[in-house]
Amino acid sequence: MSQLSPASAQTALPAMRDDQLAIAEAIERSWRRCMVKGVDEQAPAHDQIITAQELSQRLEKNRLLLTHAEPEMLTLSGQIAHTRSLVILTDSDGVILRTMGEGVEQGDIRASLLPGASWSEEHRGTNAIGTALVERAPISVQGAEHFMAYHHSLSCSAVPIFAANNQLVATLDVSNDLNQPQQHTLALVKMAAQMVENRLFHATAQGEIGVHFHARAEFIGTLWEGLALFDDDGQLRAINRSGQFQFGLPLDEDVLANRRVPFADVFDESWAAFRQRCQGSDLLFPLQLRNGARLFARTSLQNTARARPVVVQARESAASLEMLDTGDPQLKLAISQVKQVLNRDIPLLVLGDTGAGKELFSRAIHDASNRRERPFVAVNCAALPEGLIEAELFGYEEGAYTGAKRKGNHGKIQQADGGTLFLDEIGDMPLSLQARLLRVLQERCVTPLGSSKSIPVNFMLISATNQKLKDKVAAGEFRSDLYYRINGLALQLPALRQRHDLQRLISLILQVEQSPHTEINSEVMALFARHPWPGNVRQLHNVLRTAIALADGGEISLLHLTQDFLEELQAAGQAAGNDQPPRPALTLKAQSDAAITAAMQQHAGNVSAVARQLGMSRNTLYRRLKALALS
Ligand SMILES: Nc1ncnc2c1ncn2[C@@H]1O[C@H](COP(=O)(O)OP(=O)(O)OP(=O)(O)O)[C@@H](O)[C@H]1O
Repeated sequence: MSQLSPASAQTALPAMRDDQLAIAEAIERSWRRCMVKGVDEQAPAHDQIITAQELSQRLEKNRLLLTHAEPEMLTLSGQIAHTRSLVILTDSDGVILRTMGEGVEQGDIRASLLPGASWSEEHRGTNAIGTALVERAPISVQGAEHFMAYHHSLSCSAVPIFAANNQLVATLDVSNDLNQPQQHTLALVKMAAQMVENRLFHATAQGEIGVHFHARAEFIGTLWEGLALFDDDGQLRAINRSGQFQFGLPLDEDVLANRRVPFADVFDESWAAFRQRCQGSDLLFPLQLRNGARLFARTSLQNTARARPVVVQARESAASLEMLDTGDPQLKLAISQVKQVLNRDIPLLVLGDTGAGKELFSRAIHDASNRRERPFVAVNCAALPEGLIEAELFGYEEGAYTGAKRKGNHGKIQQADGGTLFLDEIGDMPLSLQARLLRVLQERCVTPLGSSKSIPVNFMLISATNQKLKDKVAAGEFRSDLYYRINGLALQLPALRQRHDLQRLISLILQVEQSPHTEINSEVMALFARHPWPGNVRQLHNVLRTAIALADGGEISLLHLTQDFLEELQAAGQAAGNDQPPRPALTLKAQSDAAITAAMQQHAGNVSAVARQLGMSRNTLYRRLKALALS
């Protein structure tokens, strides 16, 4: 076990060194590397794209990563929807695996931001993805900081993602045109990358007893807690990166490879005494490292990865039908209708605006059904590339199509056998596929591409859409026979602005975010109550998640809302005109700027004191001060 450093054990917050300075130095190092290697500054933007076959091999190799990254990419893409950005996931070589969002406008660069394009530093010079991979650190590269002239119109922020053994497995990046708003982008990418890393850790790490720890009690249960998993005998089996940082372990090697690390090598206590002390309790207790540093800790019982059933799920179910029933009458009606028809083989059609919670609701239905032990397989009919959707749904036989896995593949329909098939955005399914889907639903059999054998399947069908399917039927864009086949019972979810349970919904979200005690001040609550929420519950969830992080465990106030959301609130207030209560004399952004300026004066420019008073992190404060030109 390497020497534990008391300094790093005191905190898991980023080192005190200024982020901006570290980034500038990293960019300089990268430029030197590019010059030494003779990277061509004028190379065209799209000359490093791998073949479709190589891409499908890489997608296959990174299946676990994709499963855990996609939900977080979706959330991130929602958080920054106003910036016309592209959210990008690459593998460890910098090859793009998946993108989400609108993306940049320039044609040439667009082509180089498609799956299969390489953004390694060797191929594309200094850029956020390639440089984050070499530096093994988050980085934001703006405009002319890019080595190649072609990329000077881009703004990119990338964060490396590590597997449990400290192996660098991916980067998560957000790229957009330089003229789009960039505030908070790197911070949001960091949060999303951390979520992916945590998901990967939980999916792969083994160990029976989890010790969650941090030098600051309020960080336990958050994204940044240290987590060490021990087996029954007190041997360390896995530790996340925050934990390694706190222990002072190296972050660039597999710290547990060929090494036994007993509990007492790390903590100043025997395993037996520790077990005795924390038995049966999930309360926080003090714990001391061997080097004397004091921590807070909590224990949990883990399911080992081996014991977990392999279930094809894009993300874990977050709520039961009972939890979702937060008091809104229309939602209550939908829930009681579901309960009446549950387990009767009636296809359900869930209707509602985007972000209203259709998928969450559908997962809760699956969990309430007698199919809950079987897979819930979600297919987003709008997100699948047209050429792949057939293979994804119906599967394919060995060698059936170029780039296919040699052994063939079960389609989603077959994977859902015994469980639930969730067809999201069904209104976007191409007409040609609608006919094949109808046949599967009628015959309850699926025939993989390139096969003549049909395979019986049995699943509960839940479809969802935010479109007016009846209008699509009338316009000839959706088959009427399929419409009636999927619509055994239609369940309408209310838009957030129509709901009467905002307060309880917020409490539920705070609970989901493991921050049940976070307070929201009355000014913010009043603004929330009259906002029309175009992005529905997804938007509310994103706003709260970001605010919880920015508030650092304190009360959420205007200061913890992002600038773009403040602008959206302001614009919605203005659009609502006279029916709205009088608007504040200052804009919301101006109010929060004024609070920062006043606090800076009060504390004579002491940034730490101001950050403490306003309940925001120093990094956020630095960014805001920079925008205000006060630093
Ligand atoms: N009742 C709820 N409680 C907590 N969070 C919720 C709730 N409903 C929705 N959400 C949040 O909103 C997000 C979006 O929900 P979901 O994916 O179910 O919406 P959707 O209607 O299927 O959206 P889309 O039409 O865009 O596919 C969820 O990931 C979750 O963050």
